[in-house]
Amino acid sequence: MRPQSSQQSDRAPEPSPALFFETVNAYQRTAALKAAIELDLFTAIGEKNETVQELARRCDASERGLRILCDYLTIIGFLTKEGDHYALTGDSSLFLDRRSSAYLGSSIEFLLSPTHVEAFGDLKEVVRKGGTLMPDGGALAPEHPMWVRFAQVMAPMMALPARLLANIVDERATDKLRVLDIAAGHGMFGIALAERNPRAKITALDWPNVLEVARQNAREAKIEDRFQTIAGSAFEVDYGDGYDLVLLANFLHHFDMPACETILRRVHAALAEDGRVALVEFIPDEDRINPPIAASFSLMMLGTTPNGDAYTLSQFDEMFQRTGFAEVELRAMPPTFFRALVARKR
Ligand SMILES: C[S@@+](CC[C@H](N)C(=O)[O-])C[C@H]1O[C@@H](n2cnc3c(N)ncnc32)[C@H](O)[C@@H]1O
Repeated sequence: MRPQSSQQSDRAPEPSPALFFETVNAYQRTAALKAAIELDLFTAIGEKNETVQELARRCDASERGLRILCDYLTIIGFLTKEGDHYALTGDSSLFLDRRSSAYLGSSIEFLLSPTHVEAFGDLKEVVRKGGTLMPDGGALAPEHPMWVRFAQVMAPMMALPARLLANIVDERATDKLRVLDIAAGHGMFGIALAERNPRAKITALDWPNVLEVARQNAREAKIEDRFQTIAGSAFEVDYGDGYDLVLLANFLHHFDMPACETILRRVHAALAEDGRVALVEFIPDEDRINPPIAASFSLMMLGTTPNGDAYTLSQFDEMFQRTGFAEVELRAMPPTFFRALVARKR
């Protein structure tokens, strides 16, 4: 007879209601993180206010409330606790202490905006319909104000992916580079290229209200003399031609495959003969369930767009083939959850 412990490990785990309980209450997890960001709790702990009493003073909140919030944040992994002292984890220190240059706290103004949260208010009906219940195409309505907010508050989250992409597509950073950044938003992807390479010239395309934010970022990065804009829909405006590089960062996932191909055909025509297109996307594996963050992004598109999706590499390959591109290269972008796809015109 085998020992008890090995018999146990061969068996399927005992059924448990834990996942149900945790998932049903997951809105509290969101609420706890939001409250901590709004109370500036992570900054307060980073400043060495480590006990409930110190934090209550610094955050202008009750001791009872802070004790329960800090314990909860410790349980879910945002803090550590030693005796009655709390401390930041490495991630919290980098991303949630307001004094960090990689601070992500302001992104909740987009990610938890009423527009976004309400899009998931009746997911059953969204699933029945197969697309967003938001009016006028949801996030795709022309000049939707949510994109101005996105451009204002998501730039810090995109600064690292933007630098990583610049390394991938312009390693030497010395060659002449005419870049079209489609759906530029905050403009960080084009700006990162221009900051590295003094011979890079950027044309950012987006809705006019969003481009105001991108122009401001270009001014702050001191590259405004190499930064132009094209205002309007990427399906309608004239892109111009002769670009060495076209960027499509976090744009194609909003559309169905035929619409993506319309954009890719327009991009193909706008590129110089040896030009390339670079996509930054959530790209799940072929099983569509891994890696979890990229694969879960399909649900975001279900709730907020009529037909958007997180496309797999084979789906992108198909789209590139049908629109005349060659030599598609997939690149990981660690430590971010994005992947880059670079395809040549010929
Ligand atoms: C998710 S953001 C991506 C911004 C940036 N490229 C990034 O990766 O962070 C999507 C952008 O697409 C823009 N957009 C949506 N529909 C568009 C259209 N038809 N033409 C041009 N831009 C559009 C939005 O204004 C927004 O800036």
